[in-house]
Amino acid sequence: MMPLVAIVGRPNVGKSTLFNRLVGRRKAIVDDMPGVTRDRNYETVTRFETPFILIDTGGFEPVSEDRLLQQMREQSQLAMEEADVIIFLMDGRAGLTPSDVEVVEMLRRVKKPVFFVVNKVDGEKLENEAADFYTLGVGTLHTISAEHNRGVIDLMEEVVAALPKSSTRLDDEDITRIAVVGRPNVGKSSLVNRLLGFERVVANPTPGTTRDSVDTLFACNKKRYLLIDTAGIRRKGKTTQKLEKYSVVDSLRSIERADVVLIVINAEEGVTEQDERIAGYAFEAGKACIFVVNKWDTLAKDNSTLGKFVDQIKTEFKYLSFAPIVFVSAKSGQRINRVMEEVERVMAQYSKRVSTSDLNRVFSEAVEKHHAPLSHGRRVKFYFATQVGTKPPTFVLFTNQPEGVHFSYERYLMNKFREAFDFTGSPLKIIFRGRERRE
Ligand SMILES: Nc1nc2c(ncn2[C@@H]2O[C@H](COP(=O)(O)OP(=O)(O)OP(=O)(O)O)[C@@H](O)[C@H]2O)c(=O)[nH]1
Ligand SMILES: Nc1nc2c(ncn2[C@@H]2O[C@H](COP(=O)(O)OP(=O)(O)OP(=O)(O)O)[C@@H](O)[C@H]2O)c(=O)[nH]1
Repeated sequence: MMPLVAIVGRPNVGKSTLFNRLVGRRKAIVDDMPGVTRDRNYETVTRFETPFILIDTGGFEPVSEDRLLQQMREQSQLAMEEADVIIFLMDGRAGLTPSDVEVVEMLRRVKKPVFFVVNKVDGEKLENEAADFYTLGVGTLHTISAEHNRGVIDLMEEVVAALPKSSTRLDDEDITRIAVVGRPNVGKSSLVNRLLGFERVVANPTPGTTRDSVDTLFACNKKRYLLIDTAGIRRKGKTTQKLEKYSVVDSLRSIERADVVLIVINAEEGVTEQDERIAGYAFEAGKACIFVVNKWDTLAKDNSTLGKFVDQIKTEFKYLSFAPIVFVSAKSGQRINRVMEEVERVMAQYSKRVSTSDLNRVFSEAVEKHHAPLSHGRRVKFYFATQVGTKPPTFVLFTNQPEGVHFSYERYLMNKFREAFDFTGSPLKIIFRGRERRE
């Protein structure tokens, strides 16, 4: 996998500007307003000798100086764990700030290459103004202007030289990839904003802007998550037929890359045909699914409202009967934290391994209790079970008649595994395989 470079720094120091310069695109969300880049964006940079993945860790609201510091600590922590090389960006115009000093202290202890960079040094005569920053005592200090492309290439040559030859970071088993899918207007972008923990001023992309697929990395409860194609979700003004059509294709693409799929349903509309198609696809692809019924605030509720909804979902999506259902309001924030709780729970199951001995104990008990129906007049015998994979947990069951196991029996075994090993919210996969008879 490609190595990872993270840009860290206070709001408004120019992280997005540098990010965009390196990625080679223009983005609407660079703004003078601090905190305006609220994404941690991932993008691949291929124009230097070694390709790498760049993360813009920007994006928090500086509520207060204390809160800012805390957020910067978290952001830097994430970058330190995640990245192979860190670019710590400071603002040459604003001068050295206390939070810079504190973060530098943190970064000093990191056993990874860290580049300390003063941005907004737009010309020679400003070099002197960066003098303050030398008091940090960090050794080499780079001065650049991201906006005017000054010193950026020199910096990047050193950054690229510091990259490890190969890295496995993004393969990390412990990043959970989440796709948020659903019909237009169900509240996907509102939900995404809630999950990321803030309201967002959505920039209107200028007409003709190419669509960027941007994933957003975030941390929740000490775990790391990647929200897939957040730019696509948040893209606004896609009201024309053509673009709506895109959104289904976009959803399918996001599902391909996901571990967990949040299927967002509008409480006002109930389940629609498009929801069924998308859910069917996610199920076929073996993804973990969670139903998120949004706009729960709009319903006049009585005792049976929730039950009816659950029934409808269970009926329409029989094959996904194990998938959790969460009722939320992205608008008010009601029960939004339940979404991430379910993601965490389901993901633990989705990536779980059970021991071969436990598996075989449960397997033989299940077979004892209910024998498999005859196939072509012959008994179906089972020998042995083994888990061959995760995401989804996949089991190979050895039998004398791999083609002869009835669908209902497969479901029976699956339910036994579900109960015994707490796979209550995860899809499972069973493969029947013939075994050479040893005589
Ligand atoms: N003069 C000057 N201005 C710059 C330079 N780089 C960025 N800026 C300006 O600084 C402001 C903030 O830039 P951003 O790239 O949005 O900053 P950021 O660090 O991503 O900010 P957050 O989104 O708040 O985290 C914008 O108005 C940029 O135009 C530079 O090299 N020189
Ligand atoms: N009452 C209520 N309105 C909501 C809720 N969530 C979203 N909305 C509103 O529903 C509309 C659509 O929300 P978006 O988040 O833009 O929906 P989306 O699924 O991203 O829409 P597309 O971009 O068209 O795919 C907006 O007017 C939101 O304010 C909710 O929980 N309750």
